[in-house]
Amino acid sequence: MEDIKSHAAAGGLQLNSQHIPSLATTFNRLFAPIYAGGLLALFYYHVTSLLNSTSLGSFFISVSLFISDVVLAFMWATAQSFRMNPVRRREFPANLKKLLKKDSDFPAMDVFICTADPYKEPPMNVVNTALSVMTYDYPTSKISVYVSDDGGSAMTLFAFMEAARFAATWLPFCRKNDDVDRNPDAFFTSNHGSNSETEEIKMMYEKMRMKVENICEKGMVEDELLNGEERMTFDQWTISFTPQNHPTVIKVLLESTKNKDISGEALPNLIYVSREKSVTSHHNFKTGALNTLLRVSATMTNAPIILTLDCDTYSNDPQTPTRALCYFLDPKLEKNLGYIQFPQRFRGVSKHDIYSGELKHLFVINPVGMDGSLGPNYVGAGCFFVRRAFFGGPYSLEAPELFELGPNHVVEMSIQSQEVLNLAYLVASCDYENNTKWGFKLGFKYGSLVEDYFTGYRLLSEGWRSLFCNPKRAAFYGDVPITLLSVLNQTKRWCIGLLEVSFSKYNPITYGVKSIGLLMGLSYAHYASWPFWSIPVIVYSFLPQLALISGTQIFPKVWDAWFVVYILLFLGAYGQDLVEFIYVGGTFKKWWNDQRMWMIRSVSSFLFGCIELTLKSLGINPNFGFNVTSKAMDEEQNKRYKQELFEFGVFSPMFVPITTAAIVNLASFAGGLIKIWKSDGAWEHLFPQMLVTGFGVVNCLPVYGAMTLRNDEGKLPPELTFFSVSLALLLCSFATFFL
Ligand SMILES: O=c1ccn([C@@H]2O[C@H](COP(=O)(O)OP(=O)(O)O[C@H]3O[C@H](CO)[C@@H](O)[C@H](O)[C@H]3O)[C@@H](O)[C@H]2O)c(=O)[nH]1
Ligand SMILES: [Mn+2]
Repeated sequence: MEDIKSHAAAGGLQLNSQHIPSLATTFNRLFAPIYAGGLLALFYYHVTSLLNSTSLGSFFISVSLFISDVVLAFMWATAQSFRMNPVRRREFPANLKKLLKKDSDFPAMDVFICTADPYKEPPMNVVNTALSVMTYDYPTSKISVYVSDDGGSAMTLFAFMEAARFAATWLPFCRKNDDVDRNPDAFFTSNHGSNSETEEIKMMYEKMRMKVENICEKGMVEDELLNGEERMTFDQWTISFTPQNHPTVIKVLLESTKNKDISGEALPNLIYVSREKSVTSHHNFKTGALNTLLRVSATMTNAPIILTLDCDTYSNDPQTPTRALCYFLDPKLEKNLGYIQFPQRFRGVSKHDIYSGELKHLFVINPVGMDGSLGPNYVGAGCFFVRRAFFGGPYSLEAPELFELGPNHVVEMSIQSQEVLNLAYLVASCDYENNTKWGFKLGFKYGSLVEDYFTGYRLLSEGWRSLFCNPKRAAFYGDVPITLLSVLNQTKRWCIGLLEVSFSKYNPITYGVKSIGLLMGLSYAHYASWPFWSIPVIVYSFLPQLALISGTQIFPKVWDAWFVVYILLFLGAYGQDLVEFIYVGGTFKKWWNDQRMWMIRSVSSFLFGCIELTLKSLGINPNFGFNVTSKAMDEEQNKRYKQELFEFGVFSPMFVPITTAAIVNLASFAGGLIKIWKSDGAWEHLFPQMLVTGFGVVNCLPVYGAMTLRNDEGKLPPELTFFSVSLALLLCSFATFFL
């Protein structure tokens, strides 16, 4: 890559540009100290009310409110790191074409696709993801696609065997057509006009799809579908072969130098890898899978550039790798560019995104802010790395135990040669990593269930920087979870992973600020502290309401200047959030749902995440893991999702805080109204609490609907309503005694 860089320098070609949104930045920089002033005033008020508390009850209330506001203020302060220094970028792929004239000028690229469960992640979707990158506008012989199957599923392998055959037709078709939709499913479902060739290929695709879905329904690959050689491959799936316990399976499905498409052009390399699993050795979930792919790909192609994808995140733009090259090959950028993150974007999101699956702050707004410092965090998919970044800092190479796995090794043998395969099998075995630096100094980093967050963080600490590339046309599309429970479980997993980082020696405040500077340290601290949002949200969902029920005033009176401080702080935070959300293309309704889901995640996922991690550290429940989010489509559930109905349906403890809060808020609001109606001056004292409670009620509207009005499978199970009502009654009676 270095020679191309010097070439670019000589030609003076501009490959990218950056722009600082100065108006917004100036506003944010001025607004921050003003808001901070408001916070200081609030804390002055808190301290005085703490000192003046007269009873145990009022002391308890004051302390709770104080702690909640400390957490909120801390989250606000850390979030300012995203606002001080934003950068937007553009790239010019057309100029790159002037630089890279021949196929051999392009650097090779290894694409990693992870899948883990053929039932939650239908093999056909994984295949479509692979096909979407195999058809990149990039020299085919330079692309190698590695599929990691942690589910060790014969069905997934079968699907890929079919895909390898289909690719021979699909690739030349895409080249000729030059349409940007290269995921067959996306292509055929959108309207592309049709001619006889398109129809023919569509038939081929449908045939393949049906064949694959058929075996998935049966749960096995039938013998008569296979030819002799294929049968030998599937013979490895013996009776004792389970997802948790099985030997390594590596199958080269396409080899670029040997396999040609129907027009005679080379096909990309396509390799299926299911690493060895044993119940007795820990496999580190996705992180372990990625490290296996790092090693296996090193033995076969060892490309200097790596793209990581989840099984559902398909490419939506064939120009994407060239966009990444506009940075990797730019001689003006420093040598320490470690990765380029594209935003995660999603298809099939409901009209107003009821579960806030788009997570605009995480995937779009905040990365722009971090890009002005050392760069965005890694979000697990849609990220181009330089391979070298996995082997120590930019100026200090950390050599792996085998030279062949290092970034400087050049592979000269065929990827199907016995020698290469032997090595590939060796490095994919389950105890290969014992007594090596993998996961600690080499590769993706172990120690957190959010391997993406943690790995990106560690790379920046080692001296790498990253970039955020956010072209207009989405580079990738993934699936959003479409039921409330899967959203909550996903966030719970993230929460556990984030807490693991908070409580490790890599805490972003102590270790981070030192190694990556104040702003970046605060950004990472902001995420690491997500779980603590549960504290203020739970307090504000219950305390003012319960106090209202017992008629206790906990906020300043309406006419009090302190009430104005409260209102301004609330409006300031919410208003700024709304503007940012709209600015990146959000709508008011999506934003409303986003703030609601923030609360729901906080009272449920974050709370349960904290509990689970505590239980684990006490040794009570040591075996939590990576619960894979389902990407399989249940027709009925999807219908309800599209109608924007909250999906409950099952009795899950995760729902209890939400439903209980809904009931308490409603009861309290009604109780408050009665109190105000009955006694003349009461509203002055209770109005602020009525405001909080009313806000709670409006946010809970879908819950009331699910409790009472609905009759579909996704409604709240009556047992759950009963349980929550009892719990709410209990809380209310406690409140009347103690508050
Ligand atoms: O043991 C495992 C578990 C999961 N996966 C794969 O990991 C990916 C992400 O899993 P998913 O269930 O989709 O998790 P999400 O929470 O939706 O994913 C987000 O959060 C993860 C970190 O928790 C990141 O790894 C992902 O890239 C990011 O999109 C999927 O392709 C899985 O197949 C494995 O390969 N092995
Ligand atoms: Mn996912």
